[in-house]
Amino acid sequence: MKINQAFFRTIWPVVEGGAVEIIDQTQLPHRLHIVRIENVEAMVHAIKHMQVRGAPLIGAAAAYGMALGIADGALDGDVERTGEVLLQSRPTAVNLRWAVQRMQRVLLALPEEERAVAAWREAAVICDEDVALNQAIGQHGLSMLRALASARGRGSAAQPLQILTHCNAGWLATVDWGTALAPIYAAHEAGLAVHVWVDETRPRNQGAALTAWELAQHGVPHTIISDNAGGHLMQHGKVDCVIVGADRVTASGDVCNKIGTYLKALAAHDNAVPFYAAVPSPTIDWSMQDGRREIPIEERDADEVHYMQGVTADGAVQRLRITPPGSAAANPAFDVTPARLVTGIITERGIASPAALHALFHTSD
Ligand SMILES: CSC[C@H]1O[C@H](OP(=O)(O)O)[C@H](O)[C@@H]1O
Repeated sequence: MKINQAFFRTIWPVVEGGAVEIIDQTQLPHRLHIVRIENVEAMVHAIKHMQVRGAPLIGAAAAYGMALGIADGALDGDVERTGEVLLQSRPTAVNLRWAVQRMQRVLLALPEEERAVAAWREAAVICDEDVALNQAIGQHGLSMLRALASARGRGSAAQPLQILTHCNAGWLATVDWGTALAPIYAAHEAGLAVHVWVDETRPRNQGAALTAWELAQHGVPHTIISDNAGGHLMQHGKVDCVIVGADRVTASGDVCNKIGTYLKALAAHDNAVPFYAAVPSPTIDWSMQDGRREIPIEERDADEVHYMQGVTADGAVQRLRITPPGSAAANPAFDVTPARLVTGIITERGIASPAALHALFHTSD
């Protein structure tokens, strides 16, 4: 997508080879900082510390991590060990395991001398596929938004369609285009007027810091709200639908996403507001049925609750403590919305109810 009118992806191989560059998302929205990643350890650090984050982008980053690892060794054991090291970075987004296992399948089927070229090629294919999947999600989501706007008499500049989103599932969470924001970008470009309520998304503030920044760069009208405001807005008819991303969706349609998503789904259900998850197929874990019981929920550092990052009046980015020194903090990073609260799952193949998700991907030809 565009940053100051220049096209960017979130991750790209350097021209001379042997390294990748990323947008360091811990510095946004105050600073656009590009970081060069030259080895697996640096890629693990980038994923673990959320310099790159978002399920599809974590998958793409892991794929390039596997390519970087070949420089350290191309034997079967090396390929297996590199995958294990990358899998330790974050536990919840299934895209990480999906990408590592796909890269290992490709590489272990080749002679060692062919593995370096194949690894960089397959990582690039994974990135290009991600962009295409997200563009398709955007188009299917746009069809839904058009129908919703027509049913509610909205979609004009005077009466834009009101969409609430949680966390950041925009182009920054993917290689490009995003998932939950893809239909919003598609609507904006198609002239369907939308307004986005952007949950700040404590404690890392992906909404306030990343989603708002993306939407502003693209000229999409939006309003940042506290995480606790969404239910009130839904009660007062100010939200036409909710669209979120996902880090893992089970075969039954349970949706694991950023902490707080479940509470928005409860409020949406209570107010008859349609609740959608935008999900490319690498985010679907067909091996799992019960998300609440089976999906590993990442517990992140309590300091993410204790501290906030911001910019001072003179432009210095600073980290400030907002809690009393003696207080403990808990920081589960995700929660699971049960399928019964999900109206539809927007995929690259179309929109399915949770109950119809399996058939969308497994109908016999
Ligand atoms: C398009 S997946 C985005 C998904 O990932 C985010 O988590 P994190 O920022 O911790 O990587 C969040 O759950 C988003 O919905």
